Amino acid sequence: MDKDNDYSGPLDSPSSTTSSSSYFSSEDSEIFLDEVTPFDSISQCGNEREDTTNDGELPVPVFEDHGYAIPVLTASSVSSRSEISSLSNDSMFASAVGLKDPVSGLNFVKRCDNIDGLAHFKLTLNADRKLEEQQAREAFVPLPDDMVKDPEPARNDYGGKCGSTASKASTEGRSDSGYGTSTGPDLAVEEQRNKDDHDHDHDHDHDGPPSSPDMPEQFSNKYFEVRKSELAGYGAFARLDLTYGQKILVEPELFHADSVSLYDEFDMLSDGSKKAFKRMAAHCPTSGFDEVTSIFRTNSFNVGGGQAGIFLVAARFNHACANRNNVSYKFNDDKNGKRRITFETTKHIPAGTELTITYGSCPEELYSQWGFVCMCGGCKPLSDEDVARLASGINWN
Ligand SMILES: C[S@@+](CC[C@H](N)C(=O)[O-])C[C@H]1O[C@@H](n2cnc3c(N)ncnc32)[C@H](O)[C@@H]1O
Repeated sequence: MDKDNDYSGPLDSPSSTTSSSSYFSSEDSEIFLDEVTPFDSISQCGNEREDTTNDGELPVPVFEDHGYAIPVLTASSVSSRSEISSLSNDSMFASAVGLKDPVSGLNFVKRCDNIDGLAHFKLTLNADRKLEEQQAREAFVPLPDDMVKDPEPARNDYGGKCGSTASKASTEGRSDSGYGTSTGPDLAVEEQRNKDDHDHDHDHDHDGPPSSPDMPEQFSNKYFEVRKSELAGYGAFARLDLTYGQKILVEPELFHADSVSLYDEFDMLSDGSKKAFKRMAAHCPTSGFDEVTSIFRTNSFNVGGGQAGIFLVAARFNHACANRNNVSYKFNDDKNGKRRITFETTKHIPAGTELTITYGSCPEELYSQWGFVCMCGGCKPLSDEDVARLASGINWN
């Protein structure tokens, strides 16, 4: 794609998908199966999938990579994934954590060890739609259609090292790690509910639904808060210990646009939304880009089809390179056809840690495409010579 005509922001997207819901209906929230099973009782079943609920019994998950079906003999409920991580034998399975059945959305750890001739299994079944919906509700951010506050702009208050000129868009999408099912709430209903709650409750105690992002740069929900970052400007920080696979943010897009439609879309925003947009970061703007374009380039996510979307809270997440970032994202359409972005943790994350996503593959790309020098600490920083060399070969406009 012609980069000169590409308005996709730095936050490139995986392909847009709407994932299916879990295929079983157990009332158990998450089901932990810690079974000691003789090897010969493992049924071999090729790579076929079992997609029934076995007449009300627990489903038999199929490991696609090995084709095993795990006999489900006993199960005990746990209420959260953090309980799973606190189990004494968790370390035994640590290397296998992260496997997930892509169809059912089951999180599982397959056969992990062989003790006295017995195979040990531990499975986490993401079985409860109510729990998933509750988590999605807690992570949900309503649109700022009723913004009343007008704080002094804090944008461009950057601690980060500035590149030479404005950020540049990219067409290169990041790969989608994918992450199972999303049985999110009816967002129209949730949006109204959250808005109503927000109207009556500004205390941010997070026992209830999340606050409205009337000030995205101060947003917080149960899982994270946006605040000043030593990395650059604002960032998002874990408010509690987060486990792998935790859904932390579900946010509808404010708008999406391309180079042709950007100003029409911007003009259609409410005054409050325009103000929120204009308080966003614009890294190293130059005379070559006006304010709206510069902010759009700095903060938009590539949502495919030559379009880039603005998500006010999601845009506050800074970048970290491969070994450092701890959150992945994907896009879904809700029942009303409105795109939303969902962020999910990819690691266990201690409280207080900055939450980061990936914008690109390496510091050179980050600088060449978007004009900032990565300070994530997980990569080899660009030297002044590197920056000079890269800058000399870049036509930012
Ligand atoms: C989408 S914004 C991220 C949120 C931003 N820090 C804020 O205050 O709203 C992207 C900008 O954040 C800064 N940034 C993000 N990750 C960074 C990193 N690893 N190192 C340096 N600057 C970073 C860059 O200036 C980039 O243009």
